[in-house]
Amino acid sequence: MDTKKLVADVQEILAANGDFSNLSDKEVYAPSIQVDRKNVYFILHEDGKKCLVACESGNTVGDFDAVATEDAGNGKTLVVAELNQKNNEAISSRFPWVKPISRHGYKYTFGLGDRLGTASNAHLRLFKGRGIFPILAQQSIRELLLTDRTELDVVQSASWAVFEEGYTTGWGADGDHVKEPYEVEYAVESGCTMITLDATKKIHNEIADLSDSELDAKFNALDPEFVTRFNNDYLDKTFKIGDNSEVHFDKKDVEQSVLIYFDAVVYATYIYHRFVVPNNLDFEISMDETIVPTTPANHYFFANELKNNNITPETIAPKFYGEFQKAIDYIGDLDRFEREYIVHESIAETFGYRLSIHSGSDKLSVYPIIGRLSKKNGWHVKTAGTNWLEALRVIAKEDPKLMQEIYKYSFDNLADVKPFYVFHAEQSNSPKPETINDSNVMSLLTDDNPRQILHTMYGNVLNYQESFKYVYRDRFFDTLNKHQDEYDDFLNRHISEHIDLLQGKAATKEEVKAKYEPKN
Ligand SMILES: O=C(O)[C@@H](O)[C@H](O)[C@H](O)C(=O)CO
Repeated sequence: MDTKKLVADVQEILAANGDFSNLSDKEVYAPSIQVDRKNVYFILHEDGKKCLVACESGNTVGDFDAVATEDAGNGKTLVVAELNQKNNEAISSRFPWVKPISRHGYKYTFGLGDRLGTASNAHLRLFKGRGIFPILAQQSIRELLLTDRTELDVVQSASWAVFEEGYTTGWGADGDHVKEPYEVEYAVESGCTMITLDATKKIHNEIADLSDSELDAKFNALDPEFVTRFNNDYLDKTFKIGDNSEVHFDKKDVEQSVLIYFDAVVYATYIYHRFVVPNNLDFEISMDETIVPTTPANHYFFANELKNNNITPETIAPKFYGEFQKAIDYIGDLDRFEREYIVHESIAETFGYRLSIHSGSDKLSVYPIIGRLSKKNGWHVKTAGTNWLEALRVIAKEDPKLMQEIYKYSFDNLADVKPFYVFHAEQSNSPKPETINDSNVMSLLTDDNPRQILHTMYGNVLNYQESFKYVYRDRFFDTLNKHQDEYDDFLNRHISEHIDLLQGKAATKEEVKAKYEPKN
């Protein structure tokens, strides 16, 4: 590391008066440059590695955990520092926008779960100026378990990308699909500003299978105060919501809503007072992974009971009609989806929050509908696995043999991931590995069933070892890192398909596919 050259870089930056377009040292990553009076900070790309360079007065530079230092004259010291947590604390104390913030007040927000920690730079370059607030750090506890990463890893890699790209307009960090208090606390302590409380364990789907008489008996076995209050508040009542929607509660609606969802209301209220308020968290409540769809009556009941407890979440993720399976487009009747979405959107607007769309990767058919119907109130869309699949697209293109090995392993061990995700792909309805070769390997990224297999087997692939050595991980990252620019391009193309439809810049899935699909 030539620290004297870096001192010269600093002098050139100070002399450039903000025009960093033609610096002599091309290893200085220009979008990262920050000049604060006579202090200079930037990310250096050297030999495939990144480090932070800071040059400021000697009596403050000690905040940084330096691997090299150099006297820069005039009482200033230059330090070279690793992109670690201590240096993230130091740089974010100088530039607060390096830390995540809440989505509150933002109309359009987008979750960009990055399972690898290498996608955020591309995401930020795409989102600059798009009017969409990026939730860069978004990993569920499930994803952390499967990728052997920590929540801090996720928040830190996103935060450093924010500094590196000079993204000063705000970003979020979502502790996604947290279920237990200890998971919420872990997310908060790792720096998350948002939590997605997964209420699945408190949503009693089995109630939906009860006969009318069993349902009635179970409901009337509740404390009389509850039976009276719920019947008085909801039974045979019709609630007008928005300009052209209404929700009616017949007896079954009341009894199912109470017995399926009220436990989740109580739990969400507990989490709200124990964690959300004290930490000023941005609060999402998800029910998208329950078995039964959230009817408009269920949704209205849930929102109204939260309101009775003076709780307004930032977003709620109902389980919509149809299927939002991993890695593939929406499955269901679009006309019915639209009819029900109108009511869900009216409920969200009435109670002051936005709808959140989980498993948002590749759901291109519903984005024109969501973009149009949620244009006034806004939306939150969550993607994650699609970023992993774009990484595999790089592998398929640059190392087809490795891609074929990864697919075979994923295909052969698919049963391992079935407990974690719901999806249609099976060995019986997917291409046999022996039919995949260099000439058709890209079809693994375009055909639905292999996409689902590859989308969900990410953790198993990344962590599979033989004789104490990773079988795929090192070759995977070596190839991906060598082709980061290609990965960035594939990511931007794919996420552009989503946001162009959501923002009404395109009308159909076919239009964006024709415009963006990578031309191999
Ligand atoms: O795979 C996961 O656990 C997450 O990506 C989770 O599904 C997330 O909430 C999501 O919906 C992103 O598409």
